[in-house]
Amino acid sequence: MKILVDENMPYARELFSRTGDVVAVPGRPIPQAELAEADALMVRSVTKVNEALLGDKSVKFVGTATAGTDHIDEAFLARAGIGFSAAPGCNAIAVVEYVFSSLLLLAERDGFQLTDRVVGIVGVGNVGARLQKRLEAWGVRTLLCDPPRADNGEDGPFRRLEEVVAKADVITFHTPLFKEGPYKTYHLADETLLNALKPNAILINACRGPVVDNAALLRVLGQRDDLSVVLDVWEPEPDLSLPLLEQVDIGTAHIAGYTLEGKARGTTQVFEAWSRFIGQQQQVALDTLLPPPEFGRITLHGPLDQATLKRLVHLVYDVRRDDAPLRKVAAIAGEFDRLRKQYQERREWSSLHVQCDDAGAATLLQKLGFDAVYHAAR
Ligand SMILES: NC(=O)C1=CN([C@@H]2O[C@H](COP(=O)(O)OP(=O)(O)OC[C@H]3O[C@@H](n4cnc5c(N)ncnc54)[C@H](O)[C@@H]3O)[C@@H](O)[C@H]2O)C=CC1
Ligand SMILES: O=C(O)C(=O)[C@H](O)COP(=O)(O)O
Repeated sequence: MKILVDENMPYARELFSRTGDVVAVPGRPIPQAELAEADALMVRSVTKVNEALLGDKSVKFVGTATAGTDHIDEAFLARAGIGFSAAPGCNAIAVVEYVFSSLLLLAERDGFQLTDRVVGIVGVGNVGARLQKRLEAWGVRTLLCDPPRADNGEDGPFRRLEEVVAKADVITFHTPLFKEGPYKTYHLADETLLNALKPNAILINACRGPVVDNAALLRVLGQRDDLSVVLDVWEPEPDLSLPLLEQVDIGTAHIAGYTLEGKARGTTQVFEAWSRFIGQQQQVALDTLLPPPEFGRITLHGPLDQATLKRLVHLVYDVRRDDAPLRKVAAIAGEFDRLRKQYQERREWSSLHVQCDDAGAATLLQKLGFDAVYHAAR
């Protein structure tokens, strides 16, 4: 069995070679010659999987080690009888931690407490729901917008987008990219929405570039210097708008989901789906793959305030480490993808063991996702 895997998929060779011969290939573009005899194809978001790619090929299964699936023509795969699996939720924690790092940075720069701000979350799925939970644990009020879940009768409470825009100090997008249909998200943040943002609002897009109309955003930023903007995703990628990058407060190369844990979960989820597909079901425990984290443990004295939380968060991941390199190389062809391919290891907050002598701090840090314990001071 020949299994093609994207070269940017940690642990893929190790896992998939249990079931066949593995060939690692670049994802943008996939070398046509390698596809010829392939039985399975494991991709990331940069590979468009459709009839043009696979129509005349022998591939019987496609896996994408990603949460988003807008790069996959699922209708074609179903028509062609090709098995398919994505990796829902694999990197949701990473995106939440990216958003927190960005908010803590802006809060320090502009001198505000997150607890004095209302955060609107648009798209309350794997990312949005985890973000809500952690923000509320920290005492931040959230407003939720998720029309598909609202129409399904699920508990929110869910609000209309217009209400969220009118009331939220921060609006953060975590929807799939739907180009059409009843829940279309293409240019959900259009010029009208952007102009309606509250004074001094913060806009965050860490889902898909075209959910925010980037040309409109650039125009609006030309007229509104009160807004702060965090963009991890761009319209288009990899050839993002350089003038827009100059205007945004934080700009990164579509890496919000790039913790080692998030990527490894993506690989294990599609591997498990593939193993089921071929009738050789296998399960993989993540901790058998991951190396020990860079920072083992730390002691925290006293209660937890925002400045201390920021220091802890940024011990594990500080979004500035991804903003600066993008600004340096964005104008050079190929560098957006190179930054992503040669991504420096990043871990989740759970990799940091925090020993607290304040019980409240320990409980709060646990709720926020750190590996925290309480030990009374002697
Ligand atoms: N920047 C990055 O590295 C990453 C980006 N993503 C992107 O973020 C998206 C969200 O990720 P997850 O939360 O894991 O996906 P998910 O599928 O678990 O959640 C998406 C939520 O959006 C809601 N939704 C759909 N249409 C909507 C609309 N018109 N308005 C408001 N809400 C709507 C859905 O009902 C669902 O609850 C993914 O589809 C992917 O495109 C995901 C992971 C990493
Ligand atoms: O999971 C998703 O959806 C994402 O956006 C991924 O984090 C993007 O990473 P690549 O698949 O482009 O490496």
